[in-house]
Amino acid sequence: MNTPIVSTTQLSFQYPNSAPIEFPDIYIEKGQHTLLLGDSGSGKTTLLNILGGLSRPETGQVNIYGQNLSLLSTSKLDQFRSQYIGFIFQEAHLLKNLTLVENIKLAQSLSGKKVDVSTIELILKQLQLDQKSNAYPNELSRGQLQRAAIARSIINKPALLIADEPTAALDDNNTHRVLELLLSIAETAGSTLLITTHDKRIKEQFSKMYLLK
Ligand SMILES: Nc1ncnc2c1ncn2[C@@H]1O[C@H](COP(=O)(O)OP(=O)(O)OP(=O)(O)O)[C@@H](O)[C@H]1O
Repeated sequence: MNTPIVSTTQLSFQYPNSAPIEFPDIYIEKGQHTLLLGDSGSGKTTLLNILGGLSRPETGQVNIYGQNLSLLSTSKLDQFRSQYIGFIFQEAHLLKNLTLVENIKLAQSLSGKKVDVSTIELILKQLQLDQKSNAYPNELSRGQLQRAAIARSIINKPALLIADEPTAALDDNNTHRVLELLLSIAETAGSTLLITTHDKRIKEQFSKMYLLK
């Protein structure tokens, strides 16, 4: 049997002075692009943060690509994350004093990999950003910034690619385009995509779905 990309058991999380949030067990195999669907406040972002090792659960266990995250020290967890997990945040979070290509080179070198300019060029071309590689973040449009965030998240070919509400505030046409782009770029990199949404329009393209209540 292949090692699952994500496998969790009995996860829960508790914010101070709040009732605990309990999550369904998640099991995702390679290539099973997955949707986390739930209303506002149901815990989607909280769960993504736990799966990505950005916060530790109150109870339960997370395994990413066979690694139990709770067994890793904070510094080992940082290293593991940069090698195996890509995040696409709603804000691009690029360093403003570096050009687009420099930002992506940095993401590559932080994961311990050698900078590989030909891979960077290929990904920028696939995302129609090749004309903008020497532009600074404040010289990019919002759509270009969103694609830049995608380029940076995928550069290390992460086993798991996580996106929190990537289609929030997009109309039907753009929702469709961004999803197609994410799915095709995940396929090319061999990454398994996990996205959250409260947008019930986008169920079709995903092979797996979890509903948070
Ligand atoms: N830092 C925090 N302190 C206390 N409670 C929090 C904190 N962050 C989130 N919560 C609460 O935890 C619950 C889950 O929040 P979360 O952001 O995970 O939901 P979500 O499903 O991602 O929502 P949305 O779709 O609106 O982004 C909510 O009730 C929220 O109010």
